[in-house]
Amino acid sequence: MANFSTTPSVKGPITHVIFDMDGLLLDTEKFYTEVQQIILARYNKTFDWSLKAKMMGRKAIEAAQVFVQETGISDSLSAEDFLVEREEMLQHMFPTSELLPGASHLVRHLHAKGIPICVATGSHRRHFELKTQRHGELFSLMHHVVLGDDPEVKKGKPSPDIFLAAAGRFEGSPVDPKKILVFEDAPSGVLAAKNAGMHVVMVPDPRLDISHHETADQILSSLLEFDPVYWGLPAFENVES
Ligand SMILES: O=P(O)(O)OC[C@H](O)CO
Ligand SMILES: [Mg+2]
Repeated sequence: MANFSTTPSVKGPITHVIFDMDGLLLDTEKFYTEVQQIILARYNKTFDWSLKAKMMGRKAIEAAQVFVQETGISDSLSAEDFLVEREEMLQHMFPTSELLPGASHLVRHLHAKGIPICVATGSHRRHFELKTQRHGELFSLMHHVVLGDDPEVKKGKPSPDIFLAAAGRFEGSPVDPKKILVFEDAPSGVLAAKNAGMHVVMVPDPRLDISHHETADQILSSLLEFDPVYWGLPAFENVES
């Protein structure tokens, strides 16, 4: 990871941007954490951030398999049954999803400057629609959205599938992956972006172990800290978020 404590040099130039959704644009990771804590408590186990790190960003069934196997409850609860139980609680939480700080400002800025932007999320369509119910106008600024249940996404993050599919749906000739900047919060997502040959800015939850920061090109504590100029993107015209 680069050191950003000194005067930054310009990287890029970046021409296209891909946003992760859960935990990056939307404050939805807390819902998964809460529900998984409730389910594990029934087995007298606690949910911690090392397990969270292994699950976040992945497709639902892939995360579910990690959950039941890593916690040793797979004989009592299958991955499929875990998803059914989790769903009952999540579907009431998702419509309350809120944007994370700086998300709206950054998306609107890049769109206004004509930078092609899109979303690549492990969420499947039904969850995407519940989570974005109150944010339709902002998500309409995206050129496209690639979801975890898209036929082109054979494997979830950390496989590069979703980012390669997202890159391939921009207009014009194929985009050089080195000119694409991905924003991610999850270790699996950062790896997926690097596996796709792209640059990645990580905005990790502070409870995530810092060993997960190593792979990213830049670490920010919030999207509010992002400086587009560093990546050769158009500068903000004001400092409001
Ligand atoms: O972080 P995302 O947007 O890829 O979503 C992945 C899961 O739905 C939640 O971890
Ligand atoms: Mg995420």
